[in-house]
Formats: sequence, C-alpha cells, structure tokens
Amino acid sequence: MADEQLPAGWEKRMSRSTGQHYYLNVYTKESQWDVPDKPAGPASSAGPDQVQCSHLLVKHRDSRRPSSWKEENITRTKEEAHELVKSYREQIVSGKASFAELASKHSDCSSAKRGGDLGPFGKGAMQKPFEEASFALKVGELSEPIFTDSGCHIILRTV
Ligand SMILES: Cn1nc(-c2ccccc2)cc1C(=O)N[C@H](Cc1nc2ccccc2[nH]1)C(=O)O
Repeated sequence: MADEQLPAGWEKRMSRSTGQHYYLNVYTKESQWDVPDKPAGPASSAGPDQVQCSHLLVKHRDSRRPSSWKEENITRTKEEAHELVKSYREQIVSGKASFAELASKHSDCSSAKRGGDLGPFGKGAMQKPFEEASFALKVGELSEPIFTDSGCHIILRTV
C-alpha cells in the first residue's frame, strides 16, 4: 500500500537497527511490521450508527462543572484552557507524546483513568459540538480543539 494510502494517524518508518520499514501510529504509539489495513467498517465495539472516541478535556472557570479529579476548583480562563489544549495537540501530532499518555495525565474528564476513552456512543449521547466533531472524524483522526459547555477538548476517533 503506498504511503499516501495509509489510514489516518499511521506513518511508514525505517527501523535503525534492521533497516526494515515498519508502521507507527503517531497518536496511539502502536507500531507494527505489517501495513495497517484500512478499517473495513465500524469494529465490533461500536454499532453501525456509533463511533468510539477518546478525548482530552481542559476545563476552565466558566465550565459547566469547574472541578475535576485533578483540581477541586478550576480557575484558569477559557483562553488559557485553549492554549493548553493546543500545546497537548502539538505534542501528540509531533510524536513527542501519545494521546493516551497526555489524556491520562491532563484531562479534566473522569475518562482520564481510561486514557480518555469514552467507549462507543451514538447521536444524542454527547453535547452537540462534541457529537458533530466526533462523527466528522475518520477512524484514527485527531480533531482540532473544540469547545463544549464542559470546556476545551481534542478528540481522537478510535473506531
Ligand atoms: C460523558 N462522560 N463519559 C465519561 C466516562 C466514560 C468512560 C469512563 C469514565 C468516564 C465521563 C463523562 C463526562 O461527562 N465527564 C465530565 C466532563 C465531560 N464533558 C464532556 C462532554 C462531551 C464529551 C465528554 C465529556 N466529558 C466530567 O467528568 O466532569
């Protein structure tokens, strides 16, 4: 499969030790020797009308519930939350850190304990901006920062 056809998030890399090519998912840090297959369709964990996503949420003082497992009273501004989310996104896209690593450390959502994984969901389950962004993503794709009443998120579609 030519590189340009690799599923979103996957890159072709060269092993320094063997000189062989391998494939790295820059978001999840998964690596494999075989060319990643394009997903045939929704995997078993999500139904035909569902997606599965992980997210990293940074709350701010005007969030619906400005408190989290990390911080009892969140006082940062909305702008500061946005800057933090952009910096986390940059670390993920550049390969400096994995999505799950940053979500488990920095997300203000209780899903942080699962690396940000929200499990499968359908339409009507999440706040509209989050739903629209999630369903617009391809599998393996990472969203730009989006805002809901909860705060500022980045979303990784996994299924
Ligand atoms: C929607 N949801 N699922 C979980 C979850 C899922 C799996 C395992 C643990 C927690 C937590 C939440 C949730 O609403 N968390 C809120 C923050 C939040 N607000 C959201 C809005 C949209 C999507 C996810 C969101 N998470 C909180 O902890 O204050």
